[in-house]
Amino acid sequence: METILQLKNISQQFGERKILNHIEFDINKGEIFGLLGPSGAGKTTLVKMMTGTLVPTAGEVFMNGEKLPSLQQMSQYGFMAQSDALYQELTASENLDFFGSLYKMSKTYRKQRIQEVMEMVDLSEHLHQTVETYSGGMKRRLSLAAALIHEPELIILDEPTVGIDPVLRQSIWEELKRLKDRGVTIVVTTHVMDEAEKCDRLALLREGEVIALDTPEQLKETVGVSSIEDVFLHYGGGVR
Ligand SMILES: Nc1ncnc2c1ncn2[C@@H]1O[C@H](COP(=O)(O)OP(=O)(O)OP(=O)(O)O)[C@@H](O)[C@H]1O
Repeated sequence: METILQLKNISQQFGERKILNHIEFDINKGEIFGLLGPSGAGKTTLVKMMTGTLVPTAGEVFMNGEKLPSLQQMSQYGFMAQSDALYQELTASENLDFFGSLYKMSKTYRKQRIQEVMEMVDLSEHLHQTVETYSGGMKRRLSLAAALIHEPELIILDEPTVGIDPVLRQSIWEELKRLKDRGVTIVVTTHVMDEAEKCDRLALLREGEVIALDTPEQLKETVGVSSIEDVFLHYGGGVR
């Protein structure tokens, strides 16, 4: 199996405080990889290192065999942060056009992709509306569209469905599955159990350590329980 991301013995500390300890795993091309853990476990810190925006105190991250941070590799992924980085006073179309220009996409290609990604997230009818008139859920979906504008081979989503109702959450997951079917690799952080179940593989993170990593089915089978929540409890930690 081909790997897209390799985390080699990653540790991170801020001052004296150790946030992540000796994290080591690979992410395969075309999989949906979940990072599940309670608030403060280090999920956001870890995904920042996967994108090269934060350099680990120790260890190395490689994307497509190239050590991060790398400008070349940084144009290959899309990142959706926890809070939406959208310009409120601009329309959805203007926002996406701006993000597209950051990736140096041509005007014609931007125009085409804006139509495509807005369709994907079911916002085509609201293309020319300013973002300030959007609901919270619409903003999240527009952020997802922005992360996808340049057709990245890897997308990293930090709690993409926080504050989103179950129906929309479902539609975002359907979109993620469609992307996966097209060969896109997806890394997603969550603390929602039913989302964790939808991942191909899952790393359980607690206090800066990976306490287990496998497919959801295998994690449950190994421990002999029927839910991921119980797997977490088995390893000595709740999820909230
Ligand atoms: N720049 C920083 N300086 C100092 N401490 C930090 C910094 N960034 C994160 N931390 C600490 O690192 C720990 C892990 O934070 P992180 O945001 O990675 O957790 P998380 O699992 O993503 O949590 P959440 O689900 O709440 O976002 C927290 O205790 C946080 O306070």
